[in-house]
Amino acid sequence: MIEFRAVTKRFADDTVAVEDFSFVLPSHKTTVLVGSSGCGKTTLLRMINRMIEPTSGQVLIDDVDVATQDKVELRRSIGYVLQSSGLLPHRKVLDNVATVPVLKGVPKAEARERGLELLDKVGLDRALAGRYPRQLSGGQQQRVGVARALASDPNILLMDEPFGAVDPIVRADLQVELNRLQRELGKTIIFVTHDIEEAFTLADQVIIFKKGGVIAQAGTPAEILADPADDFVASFIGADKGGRDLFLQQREGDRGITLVVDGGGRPVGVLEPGEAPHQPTDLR
Ligand SMILES: Nc1ncnc2c1ncn2[C@@H]1O[C@H](COP(=O)(O)OP(=O)(O)OP(=O)(O)O)[C@@H](O)[C@H]1O
Repeated sequence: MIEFRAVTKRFADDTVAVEDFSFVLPSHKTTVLVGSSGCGKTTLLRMINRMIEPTSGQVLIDDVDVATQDKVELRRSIGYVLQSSGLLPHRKVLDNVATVPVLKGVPKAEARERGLELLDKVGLDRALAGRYPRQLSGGQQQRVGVARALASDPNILLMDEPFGAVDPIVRADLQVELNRLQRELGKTIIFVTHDIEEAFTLADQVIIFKKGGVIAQAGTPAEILADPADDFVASFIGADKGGRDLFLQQREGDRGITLVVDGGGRPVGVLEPGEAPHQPTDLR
């Protein structure tokens, strides 16, 4: 569990990126932070692994304040995936994946063997292990980035717009793959994106931000889709443009469970008992 306690970040030029932010991010779930540019998502993410220090407040991982932990150890214990993949250009794919375990003292042969297994896990052919990053496509580079972040078997994975620079088809593939991996691994994933569709595809929990790290709404995709908190959220998720045609459907034989379905009848989520909003059917 990651807890932000009254966290504020004011940069040297007096920009307040995050103000008095408190929230708990559950373990073994994917929480997606979404919002327009400059609302403080990256700042929040980087305060978890101390790449940015809060001006005031605390960030706790399993009740331990990260400020009390050794920075280097903390960073090596948390996976981090960036939009630019962040791979070392002069190192081959397998060496990139094995870097952190080797730094942590794992024998090289063992780290490389585990690296090959990780390539399998993220859907990359082992034949690519000996290539340099520039010899891979953008989507393949991002897969290597994910493999590298998983190499030290971290409990927490921070992902900052990891699929932002690849084309929509590859992006959709990577999203499917990440969901599959997460079902298998159950990491605590914090994922930053501008893209609300991506957020709904990946998240157990979505936090939609306004500027200054202010939460516009937090909830499961189904809760947000079914009951946008205000006009800002409705506009952000496209509900105001009639872009989303969502309906509630009572599931037979399952008293209290309500499905949220789109205009084509495809389920997009489930509302737990007691969560159903007041509007009975048309949720536009
Ligand atoms: N080092 C810095 N010095 C001054 N201001 C900064 C610094 N880093 C970020 N900011 C400002 O803090 C605010 C939040 O930035 P942040 O990068 O967290 O937003 P974001 O939501 O991740 O944006 P984006 O989606 O564009 O990456 C912005 O106004 C940004 O300009």
